[in-house]
Amino acid sequence: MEKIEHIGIAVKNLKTSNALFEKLLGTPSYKTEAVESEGVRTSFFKIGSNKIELLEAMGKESAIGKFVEKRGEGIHHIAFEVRDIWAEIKRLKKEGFTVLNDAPKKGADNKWVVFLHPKTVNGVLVELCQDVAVNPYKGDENGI
Ligand SMILES: CC[C@H](C(=O)O)C(=O)SCCNC(=O)CCNC(=O)[C@H](O)C(C)(C)COP(=O)(O)OP(=O)(O)OC[C@H]1O[C@@H](n2cnc3c(N)ncnc32)[C@H](O)[C@@H]1OP(=O)(O)O
Ligand SMILES: [Co+2]
Repeated sequence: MEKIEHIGIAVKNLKTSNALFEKLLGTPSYKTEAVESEGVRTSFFKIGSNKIELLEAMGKESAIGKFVEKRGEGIHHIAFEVRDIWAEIKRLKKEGFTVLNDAPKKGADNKWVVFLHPKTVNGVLVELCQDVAVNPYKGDENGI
């Protein structure tokens, strides 16, 4: 693991929360991006070397939709930057963590991502992110 890549916060309304976090952080969102495969619209803020990701569900059935329905708005996940997402998948499976997706999937902000089940990380949903530029794996285990 290299560093915390972002903290994900589930919100009901991205426009309202964008304005709130702009007031809080004193800086505007630098990008909003929909991730259709996740049924989510995201908005990113950068504070120093840290990032906040706001997530609004595009539908009730999405992970964010279910989360907000069940728990309301709030911190949803912690994302860590990794240099080799396949190596980390293998390592963490060996360590007993449940990796939720067999292969990395395209996330927001030019990242390949996988998630670890919160039940195996003391109730915390963990996301691993690998920048597509750092190690642009071609969608299989052989990497670049
Ligand atoms: C990829 C785009 C973007 C990016 O950064 O690039 C994102 O971050 S997208 C973020 C949204 N996508 C995901 O979260 C994908 C991974 N999540 C999942 O696969 C599910 O949400 C899962 C498996 C964590 C939970 O789904 P499930 O259908 O099982 O929902 P339940 O409500 O039944 O939850 C089961 C159990 O887990 C607890 N739970 C659920 N979500 C969280 C959470 N965010 N943090 C901690 N715990 C969570 C939930 O409370 C249930 O526990 P229980 O004790 O049984 O109540
Ligand atoms: Co995220």
